[in-house]
Amino acid sequence: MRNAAKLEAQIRALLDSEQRRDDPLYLALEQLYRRYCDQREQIERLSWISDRYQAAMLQENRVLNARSEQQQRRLQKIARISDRYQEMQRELTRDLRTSATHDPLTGLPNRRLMLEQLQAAGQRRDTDFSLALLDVDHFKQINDAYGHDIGDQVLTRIAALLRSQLRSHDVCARWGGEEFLMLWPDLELSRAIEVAERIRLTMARTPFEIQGVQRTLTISIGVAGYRPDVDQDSADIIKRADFALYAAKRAGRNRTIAERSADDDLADRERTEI
Ligand SMILES: Nc1nc2c(ncn2[C@@H]2O[C@H](COP(=O)(O)OP(=O)(O)OP(=O)(O)O)[C@@H](O)[C@H]2O)c(=O)[nH]1
Repeated sequence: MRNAAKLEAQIRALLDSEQRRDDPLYLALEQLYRRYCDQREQIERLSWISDRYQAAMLQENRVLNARSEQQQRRLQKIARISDRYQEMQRELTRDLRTSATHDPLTGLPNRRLMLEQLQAAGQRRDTDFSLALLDVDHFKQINDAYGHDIGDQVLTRIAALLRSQLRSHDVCARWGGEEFLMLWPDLELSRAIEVAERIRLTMARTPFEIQGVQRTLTISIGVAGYRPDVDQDSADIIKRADFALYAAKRAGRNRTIAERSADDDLADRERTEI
């Protein structure tokens, strides 16, 4: 580059020199030099244009990259929002299902869920299962003595105690006011009576502190076992547990009474007929 500049300076000096004007090669050299200057100018212009073009391309690339990054950030944000939305939907569905199937006071399954479970148990006709209907004795006295709110708290504690007596696959539902229904899968009637008795005794021996006073409560229980031969639907076995509970109340409360079997009824009738 330095050589080219030196050569150019020499040529200019030659062309500027007055003595060389008459030289036969002067004109040719001058034309050659002018042509060289034009070409150099063209090359400079071309490289300027190329530089500008490259700079513009670079800038455009930067803008495109920035836009693409922004777009990616937006998409990630939308994906996060959509994930959160879906999670909320799932939670909402779970909450809706829970509130439709559980009792808000005690958190126990409600009547509807119990009926679903009973239907499922009935459909598996090969299994032995039993039911127990439990009713708190003289619960009205608690409400009358301490008010409805304390009554609610006592019901919640009773529910917790009942739940603590269950195996993981048993179900205890709040059946109505102070009435609970237990479903014991794979438990035939004789074993169910033993379990019901254990629960009844646990309740009778567990004091509840109500406004600083230790009080025990008792429950009456009616137990019934599934009879695949006669039970058309869940209403049949519930009805038998209900009759048994009624009998337990009539017999003085704080006791477990099992349903009467068809054989018992027959024996009774025969006794009456004699
Ligand atoms: N605090 C409260 N009380 C309730 C609830 N549901 C029902 N009860 C009360 O439970 C009581 C049931 O009274 P009764 O049907 O006369 O029966 P009981 O006093 O338990 O007597 P027996 O069942 O015959 O032993 C009533 O006072 C109802 O108000 C509830 O969700 N909260």
